[in-house]
Amino acid sequence: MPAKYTLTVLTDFAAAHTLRGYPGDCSRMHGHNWKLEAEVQATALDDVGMAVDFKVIKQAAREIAGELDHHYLNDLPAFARVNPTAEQIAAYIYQRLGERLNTGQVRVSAVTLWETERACVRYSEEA
Ligand SMILES: Nc1nc2c(c(=O)[nH]1)N=C([C@H](O)[C@H](O)COP(=O)(O)OP(=O)(O)OP(=O)(O)O)CN2
Ligand SMILES: [Zn+2]
Repeated sequence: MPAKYTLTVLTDFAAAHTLRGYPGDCSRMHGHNWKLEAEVQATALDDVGMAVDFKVIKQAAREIAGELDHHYLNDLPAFARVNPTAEQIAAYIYQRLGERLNTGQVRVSAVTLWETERACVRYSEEA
């Protein structure tokens, strides 16, 4: 079996959202301190012995999180028609991170988004 390295970087952002159509309190505007885990996989190491520099993953994750930070997510184009649930925010971040980080040997493999200290969603497109 080929070697596989899985790297995870953590970042966070604070944002507000409203869940349209939700049968409960979350249909009113409220906020969360979201915790984002960006997971990247690689099958080879570079000459320095790194799959990919953590700094590179951190920079991409922080930039994407920064675009959400201190925003009302429903106002952003990505969530104008799509409810900003944890699932759909995680999928959005996964796509954006992939655009930034995916190369021949490096792939974004999952995004885990913690909405509260007790609840998270892990989004992946792997079988
Ligand atoms: N599958 C999902 N379920 C829920 C989502 C979601 O994005 N995906 N979102 C919410 C709301 O955003 C809500 O703010 C979360 O609140 P809740 O789970 O009630 O968390 P609390 O910690 O405030 O509540 P406790 O009941 O005290 O744990 C809801 N569900
Ligand atoms: Zn919420």
